[in-house]
Amino acid sequence: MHLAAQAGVRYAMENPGSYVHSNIAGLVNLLEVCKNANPQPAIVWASSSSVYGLNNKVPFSERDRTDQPASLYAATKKAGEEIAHTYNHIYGLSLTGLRFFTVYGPWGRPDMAYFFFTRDILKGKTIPIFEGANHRTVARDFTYIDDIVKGCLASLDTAEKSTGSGGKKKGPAQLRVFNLGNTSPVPVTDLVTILERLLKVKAKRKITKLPRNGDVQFTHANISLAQRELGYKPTTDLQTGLKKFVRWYLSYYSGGKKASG
Ligand SMILES: O=C(O)[C@H]1O[C@H](OP(=O)(O)OP(=O)(O)OC[C@H]2O[C@@H](n3ccc(=O)[nH]c3=O)[C@H](O)[C@@H]2O)[C@H](O)[C@@H](O)[C@H]1O
Repeated sequence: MHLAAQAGVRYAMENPGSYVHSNIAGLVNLLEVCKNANPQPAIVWASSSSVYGLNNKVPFSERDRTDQPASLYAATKKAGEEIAHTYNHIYGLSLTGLRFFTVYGPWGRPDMAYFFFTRDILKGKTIPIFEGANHRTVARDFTYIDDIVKGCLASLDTAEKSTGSGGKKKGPAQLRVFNLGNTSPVPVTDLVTILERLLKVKAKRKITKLPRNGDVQFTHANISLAQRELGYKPTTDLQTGLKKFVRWYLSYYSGGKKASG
């Protein structure tokens, strides 16, 4: 399971090299080692919903176009999917890419909106909430970490063996891509309302135009393929997931850094 990456859509404009280094060079390094191994391992790795980019056909299906990335981050994840195709084709590596949709929860990433909104609401700091052109709502298919973990484990359980060894292909191998989302997009303004209720603090909201730095207006996963092939079935709505996150956050940052999970 390969989850190491430079993540985040907006940071790609500040440090583009780190995305090329981790998401492209890092992936190729890993695949080089795997292809030469004997036996070759099967690999499950993290792609991203951001590969759908400017695609506006919703919900996003694995068959939809992914050739219009809106950020360098998305472009490096898309490149990863093409690189996976190459290593599968030439060396018989079994590869599964998982397109994660805005994953959140305890022990999450502090650079993500739900996380720093929580921090800034508690500090009384103003939070910028993006809206699209003509005041259109920005929404995400926020997906809770425990549901994602189940999808990851099911991908590992159903991964077929690689067919090559020692750098030589011996037959066709499995090549898969799955959406792992929640299938229930929620406007970012609703996310903030839920946080306000859970934190019992009113947020200082500043509605701002969606910057042209890679953010897309809307994500929504079609998960029928993952449902069929992996038995993937997310069960956590945003309200329930954020409740668990806030409980963890308050416990983790209340001095002793002891998280109850
Ligand atoms: O699924 C993915 O493919 C990606 O998911 C995540 O990206 P995003 O969906 O963009 O999450 P995140 O930054 O938390 O912004 C959430 C929402 O808040 C809005 N947003 C954000 C910042 C802000 O200041 N204001 C705001 O309204 C913003 O417009 C957005 O609507 C991962 O970071 C990324 O690694 C990748 O895996």
